[in-house]
Amino acid sequence: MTTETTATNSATPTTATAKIPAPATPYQEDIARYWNNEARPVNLRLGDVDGLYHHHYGIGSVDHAALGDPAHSEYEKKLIAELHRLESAQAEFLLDHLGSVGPDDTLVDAGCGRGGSMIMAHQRFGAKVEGVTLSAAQADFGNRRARELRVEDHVRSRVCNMLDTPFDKGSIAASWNNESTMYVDLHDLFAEHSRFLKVGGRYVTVTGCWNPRYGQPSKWVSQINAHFECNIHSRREYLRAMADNRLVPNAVIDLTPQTLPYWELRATSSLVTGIEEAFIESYRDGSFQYVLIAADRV
Ligand SMILES: C[S@@+](CC[C@H](N)C(=O)[O-])C[C@H]1O[C@@H](n2cnc3c(N)ncnc32)[C@H](O)[C@@H]1O
Ligand SMILES: CC(C)=CCC/C(C)=C/COP(=O)(O)OP(=O)(O)O
Ligand SMILES: [Mg+2]
Repeated sequence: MTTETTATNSATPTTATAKIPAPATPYQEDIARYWNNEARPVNLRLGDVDGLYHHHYGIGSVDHAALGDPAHSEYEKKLIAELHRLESAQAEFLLDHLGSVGPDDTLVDAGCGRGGSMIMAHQRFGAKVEGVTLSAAQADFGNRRARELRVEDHVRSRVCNMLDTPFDKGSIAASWNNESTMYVDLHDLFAEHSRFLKVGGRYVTVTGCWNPRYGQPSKWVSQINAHFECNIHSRREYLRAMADNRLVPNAVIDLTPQTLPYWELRATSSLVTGIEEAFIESYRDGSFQYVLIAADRV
């Protein structure tokens, strides 16, 4: 496989020979390794449905009529399509909160995974979309999909630490983290978004956070952290770190009731990974919440 991963800190990386930057910390090296080796069927088989590969979860009601009879030979295929539809609905909901974006704008996907959300954003707004991930395998995958769709001039992934990006100060119209904030310190993260966003620009995250109302992270939250080698933050921490970095929330939406049907359906599928119980139980006992936070850069 040839690689056109734009793996450099330059603002205009284009060559296959570009060097992949060294991870900033041993932890980031672990996370890069994790995602370089990831190939779970629950992600690849869903992405194969229409070529949009996601590493986030779904929202919305399950269409039981579309699923049909569980005894039918086509049921598993329909179930996979349904899980994928709910994951794409989640990305659409995130994009709904980016504000007014036009074709001349540049967007940043921080922690872009295999790039499904980036392609959706370009298709919706016509904008240029820059993605950063720690994983060279993911960046290669995303750039290959962009080439296949002939949008490589507008959709580009690179290996880069989201806490230290090459984007110029005030150059970005809108940016987001889709289930990628639990790998970084939130103050460092929001300082970086705040630096490259234009004043009046928009930041959006969809994330899982522990609920301060519960007290401390529950055993389920600890299990999710161990499963993904991540560090889930509390809802309170998000709002405090945004306030400290000129990001003023204009929407905080609790998506927990909307994501539970996805998990309940996924738990019945052949693609289970073993983490379904932790998500379902923590959402049900109130210790964990799935939220969207949109904020204005002021
Ligand atoms: C759960 S995946 C989410 C992928 C994508 N946002 C999506 O919705 O499909 C987490 C992503 O965060 C990225 N990530 C974690 N820490 C990062 C960092 N410090 N800099 C850049 N990317 C990071 C990983 O490489 C991975 O692509
Ligand atoms: C909401 C929280 C806490 C998310 C943690 C980050 C994460 C691993 C998201 C999903 O990735 P994935 O799509 O690769 O996971 P899976 O294989 O479980 O579908
Ligand atoms: Mg997944």
